[in-house]
Amino acid sequence: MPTKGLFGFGRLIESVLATQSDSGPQYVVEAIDTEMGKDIHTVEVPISDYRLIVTRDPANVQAMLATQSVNWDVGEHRTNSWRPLFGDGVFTSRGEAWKHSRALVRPQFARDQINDLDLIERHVQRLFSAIQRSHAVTEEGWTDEFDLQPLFYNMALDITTELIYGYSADSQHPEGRAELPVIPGYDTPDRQNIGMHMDAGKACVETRGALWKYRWLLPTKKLNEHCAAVHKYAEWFVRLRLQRGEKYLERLESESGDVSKKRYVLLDELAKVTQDAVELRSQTLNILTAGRDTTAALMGWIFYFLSRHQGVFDKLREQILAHFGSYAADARNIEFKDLRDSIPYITSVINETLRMAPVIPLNERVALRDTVLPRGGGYHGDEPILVPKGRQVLIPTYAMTRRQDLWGRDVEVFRPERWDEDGGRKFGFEFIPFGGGARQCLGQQFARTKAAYVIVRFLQKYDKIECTQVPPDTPLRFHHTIENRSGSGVQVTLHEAGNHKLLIVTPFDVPNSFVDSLRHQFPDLDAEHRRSEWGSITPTFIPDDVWKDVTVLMTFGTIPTVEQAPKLQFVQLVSAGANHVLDKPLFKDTGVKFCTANGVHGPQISEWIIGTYLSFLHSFPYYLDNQKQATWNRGAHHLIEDSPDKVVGILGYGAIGRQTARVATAMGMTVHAFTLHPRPTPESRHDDSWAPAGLGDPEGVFPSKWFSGSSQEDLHTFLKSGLDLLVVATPLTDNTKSLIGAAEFEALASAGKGRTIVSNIARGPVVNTDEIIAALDQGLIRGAALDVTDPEPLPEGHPLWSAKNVIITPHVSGASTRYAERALEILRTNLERYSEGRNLVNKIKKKRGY
Ligand code: HEM
Repeated sequence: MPTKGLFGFGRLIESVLATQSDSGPQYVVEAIDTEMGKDIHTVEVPISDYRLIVTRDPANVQAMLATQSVNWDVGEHRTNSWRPLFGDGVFTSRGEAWKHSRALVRPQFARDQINDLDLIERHVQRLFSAIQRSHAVTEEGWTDEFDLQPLFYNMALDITTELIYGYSADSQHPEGRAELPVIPGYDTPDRQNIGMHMDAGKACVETRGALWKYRWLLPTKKLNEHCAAVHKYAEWFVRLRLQRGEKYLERLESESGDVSKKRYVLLDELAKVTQDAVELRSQTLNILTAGRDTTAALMGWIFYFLSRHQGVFDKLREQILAHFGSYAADARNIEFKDLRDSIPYITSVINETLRMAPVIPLNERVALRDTVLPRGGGYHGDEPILVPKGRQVLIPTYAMTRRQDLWGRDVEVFRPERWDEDGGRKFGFEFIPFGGGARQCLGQQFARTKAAYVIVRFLQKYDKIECTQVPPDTPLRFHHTIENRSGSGVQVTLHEAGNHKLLIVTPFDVPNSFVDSLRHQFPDLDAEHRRSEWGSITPTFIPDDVWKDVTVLMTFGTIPTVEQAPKLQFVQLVSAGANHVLDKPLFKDTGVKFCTANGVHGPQISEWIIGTYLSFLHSFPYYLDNQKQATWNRGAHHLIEDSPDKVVGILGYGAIGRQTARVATAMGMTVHAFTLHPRPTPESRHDDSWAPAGLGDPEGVFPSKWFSGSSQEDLHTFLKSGLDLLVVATPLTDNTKSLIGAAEFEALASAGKGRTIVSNIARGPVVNTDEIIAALDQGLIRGAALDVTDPEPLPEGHPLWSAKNVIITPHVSGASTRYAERALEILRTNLERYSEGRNLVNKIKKKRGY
């Protein structure tokens, strides 16, 4: 094994006392690389009167941590340094004491409840609030520049204290701290400063550790103060727990009914096994320190890399949105198992982060007896070496994940894909961010779950992240104190995603496959369907909690108040008409866009029009009457007509009129159209409202004559143009009430008395009821097909029922088994347009009301 005085005692101290500008623990391996060569993996280094072995050989590491772990333990130096701050616990003890500790705490980490996603979610929300509170957002949606790292430390402190003690330090949310019970004679714990005392205490330990056996040279006053504060904090909760006794837990369990649903508190569980106050204090503090900074640093590093690798960020986000949907405040669909298994790329990003920046960059062991490590000796360094009892071995974890011979030529590149190659990379002791063997990290699963959860929520909420450090690519720097010392932290600016929540409230079923296809097509869309009754307009059956995030609503008439749905941006109505929403404050007083389902009725209503019209031409009512009486009577055959060259006049050339024109043209009829405004040019005849593909008349090519105007005279010119069929297809407004009355029937008759069949599929009041009865009785018109009447429903005994030559159906012409399918297709079209920033189809002009 090569031996080299790579770093004098002074240089080692300097590296350990590292400031931002130097290399900290990296110095150890950089020195081996530059002074001895990249292919030397195990060296012995004399420091003052002490000899240290440094190895980055996985075979040696495996022997120390796993296969020969009985011959090794963590160094006394490490345990002695940390003990004053955290006491004797699983992290700071050796030998039999460690075995006892591990046996005590290990069962806790095997429980599913430790991965409490509700708890993590609560603190993630506070992190988001902290970002929103402290960082202004530009008009383009970017936050100002800030360092994410300290926010992760606060969040990790809050999560870990709550998990361990049942009450969070709430460093992110001091004003909302839950009130603590009073313990007579004991001050409530200092939740405000616990983070500071832990950090400062840790810094003292690090500084003293650097002086190794000479640490007594440093004064202990500051360290003692911080240790006392940290102990006092934990002691308070231990005392509370012990005072409450077993009855407390039993009560909690009986109150929550299901024991498995009781909120998990680590201290509660440990106190079932031991009531030793000092032991409880020490074990909980050990876990607090093992769990807090590590996960905070990991999250910092993850976002450090994501902010520098937009491609990875985008790929990860796409997969997250495809699986979990876009950001919704309640995170209801994220489950532990899903986080672990569903998106392997999340695991790859976490692994790659830990490879590039293992948050615990150095580990160590001491030989308990004379022993042998498998490699490092001989000319090629591949023969065993003898390690005498008491010799310390440094394991530079980060250096093993930087070996080109183990990881490939792009070892310095952050590339998560390497973990998916060749059916998924298997790893051994060259990748031990969580340690390995007997003392392997107990919190690995919890740390990975927490990191994955934070990634999912962050990438749901923010669609872009940019690194704002200048220059961005300073060398990576780690530190013993588990922090990122590269450049200036995790300097970023974030862009919040324009996430949407679609609520579909329909009186018909919506297939799950449709909702899923929307989620797939629009990754930022969170979609939910709720069934309503036909005609239902009260918004109260939907909780305010749901309304508050809704940005897009599809409904018949369930319209929330302005306050209920502050984020609502557009409403897609299921109906072609909008009369029932015109007086709603959300329609009248806000800029929320409303769209109709215009076009959804084209095929079925045009068929109804042509069907009833053909009934007249072919005397179907006459023959049906005969059929009911089993009478073979050809009586009316000489009256039967066909359609070529007949003229259909369409009053209101919208979606229904245009499809009617298409069908009528196919039958050889001539089409006359009437619209309010003139359409003199081909362009002006276009219609951009929705129509099923290949149907309708979007170009306006079917009418041979086009009439227009707003006066009665204009209307009469149209009615006098020789119509065999008049289709009333105009919306009901103040101007169209009784639009067709006695004078209009006279106008129709002027081109031939008894020639015209009037077909009303619009709204009853557009045609004057008394006057159409008279026109029918007097034979001014040939007949009437009415799907709508005034009043509606038409009462029993009403004279319209028995008027001459009338076909009445009860407002059903718009019904079709394909209705829902078409309405949903309109919604999809509008979502597409909305997401592309294009004009919505069928948008209601608010002044006009349709
Ligand atoms: C990214 C996050 C984490 C990393 C990288 C990490 C890393 C490590 C490493 C390397 C060790 C082994 C030390 C040795 O070999 O001497 C360890 C031990 C330990 N870790 Fe973690 N850890 C993380 C998170 C956590 C969390 C969240 C918890 C608990 C809530 C935790 C609890 C422990 C405990 C109790 C031990 C001591 C095990 C023993 O000595 O028997 N760790 N961790």
